[in-house]
Amino acid sequence: MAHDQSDALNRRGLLFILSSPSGAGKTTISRMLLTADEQIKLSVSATTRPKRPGEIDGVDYHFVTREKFDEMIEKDEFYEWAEVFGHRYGTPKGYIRQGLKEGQDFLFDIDWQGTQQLKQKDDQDVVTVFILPPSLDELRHRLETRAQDSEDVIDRRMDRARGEISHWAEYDYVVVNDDVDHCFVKVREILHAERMKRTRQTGLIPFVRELMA
Ligand SMILES: Nc1ncnc2c1ncn2[C@@H]1O[C@H](COP(=O)(O)OP(=O)(O)OP(=O)(O)O)[C@@H](O)[C@H]1O
Ligand SMILES: Nc1nc2c(ncn2[C@@H]2O[C@H](COP(=O)(O)O)[C@@H](O)[C@H]2O)c(=O)[nH]1
Repeated sequence: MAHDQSDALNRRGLLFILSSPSGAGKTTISRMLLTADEQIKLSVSATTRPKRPGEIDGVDYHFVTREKFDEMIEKDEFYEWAEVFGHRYGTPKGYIRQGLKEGQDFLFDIDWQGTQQLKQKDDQDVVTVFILPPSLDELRHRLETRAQDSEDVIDRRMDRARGEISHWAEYDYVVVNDDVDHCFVKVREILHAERMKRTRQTGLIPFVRELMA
């Protein structure tokens, strides 16, 4: 079981989901959270999309062929999967399943389709956060300055952004990523507050148990 900072309470692991239109900053915020918070681990997705410069296989994604991905679908090895920008992305079960049993918190950088699937499977332990860019112009600017996609791919990401944003109301929390440090603090506060929710506690420390007896 996971413990809060004071080690006073026991609780189940959280599935903490960050979604946003491509380029709004969820990878940036995810990395900040993973660096700052030792209690949460990244759920590393499998994808058929090519590796970007600087990405590491097994750290950012498990980069697999389309054949391998389809084999994993057939073997029921995904919690969820979706097709995004012509490539397949999915959350492998193995690693997550064991961790959740042990009370480990997991961070998911997945789209609205994956979020809906995870919520259907485990609504109780899923916490969803939608990150919005301050404007569509700024979103395009970020995709351009990231300089990892062609103009054509950026156009497709911008087209898809409108559809992605239309799902914002399905999320528990919405945060605008204007200043990245402010956005990070807000997301971290959500995580901390969610960990302390009474409904997540599975055990009481001895003196409270005695008081209640
Ligand atoms: N608040 C911010 N202000 C300015 N630039 C930002 C901000 N947040 C992130 N960025 C930059 O915007 C670009 C896109 O960010 P990032 O890759 O984190 O987006 P993403 O939502 O994960 O995109 P994708 O879904 O395509 O992976 C990066 O170059 C990042 O450094
Ligand atoms: N449903 C899922 N969506 C995922 C998963 N991993 C990533 N994603 C989403 O795909 C897009 C594009 O990501 P990029 O890294 O190629 O820019 C983005 O919205 C991710 O959140 C997953 O396992 N399942």
